[in-house]
Amino acid sequence: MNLIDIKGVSHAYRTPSGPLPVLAGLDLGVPAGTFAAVVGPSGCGKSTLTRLVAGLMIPDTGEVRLHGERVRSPRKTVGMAFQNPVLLEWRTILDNVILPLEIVAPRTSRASRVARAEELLALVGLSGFEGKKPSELSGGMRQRASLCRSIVHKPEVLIMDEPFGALDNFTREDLWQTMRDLRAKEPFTCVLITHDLRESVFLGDQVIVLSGRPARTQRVMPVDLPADRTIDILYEPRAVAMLHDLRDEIRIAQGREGAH
Ligand SMILES: Nc1ncnc2c1ncn2[C@@H]1O[C@H](COP(=O)(O)OP(=O)(O)OP(=O)(O)O)[C@@H](O)[C@H]1O
Repeated sequence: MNLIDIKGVSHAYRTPSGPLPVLAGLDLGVPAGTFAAVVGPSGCGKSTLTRLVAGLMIPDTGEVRLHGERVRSPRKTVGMAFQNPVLLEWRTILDNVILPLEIVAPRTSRASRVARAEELLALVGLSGFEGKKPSELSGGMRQRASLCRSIVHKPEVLIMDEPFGALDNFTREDLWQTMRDLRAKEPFTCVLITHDLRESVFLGDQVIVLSGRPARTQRVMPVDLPADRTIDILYEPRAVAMLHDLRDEIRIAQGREGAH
């Protein structure tokens, strides 16, 4: 069974100038422990999709299910990661990572929270930086710390909305490999919203292409590459073919079929 199941979801925002349809027939199935990368034209409704999965809004029609259970209210068991990691400057990196545990598991001991945070920080290469303040770290390091914070409480689902969008190319590729290593050590289920097709192929087990607004599921592309993939795989013919295919899908989604 899929951990996340979205079927026939349609939604329109009420605006002063009338309803704005954003989703029209969205389907998405994400098996437990896998990554779904969602791509689509700007403004097509990708962030709206994340709000639906997190239970922050209920669609006009269609169903959103987690573990087969209808999502009707905000879920504590969904972790979120965004483009600009909002780390609290008055807390150390360690205490920033611990924060979700203080909220969802207030009865656990400080020692066990520290151990959990230290374990994750070591996995992403931040051992030795636990006592630093966020401003003492580079953008890439802050994003690593923010990743740790988003999974420290072992959420059922991690939603990432353009998490690496603000980073330079090399740092971004480093972070992709960090994600791959994190997944190998502690599997989690993830919906990743991205504008970067290479990122979608590198991190996704499937890539879902949304059509232009109002968005429907235009294409589901399984990514059949080994789990221990390295960046080099993106230059291999099978990955290049997928990237071309996705590029074409995005052109269709933008209504520019045949354009180059
Ligand atoms: N609360 C809201 N009320 C009214 N309109 C909204 C609301 N939230 C989003 N919209 C509109 O709905 C459309 C889809 O927004 P959404 O943020 O989901 O798109 P997106 O695909 O994430 O965009 P981008 O790719 O630019 O990040 C946009 O036109 C946006 O202006």
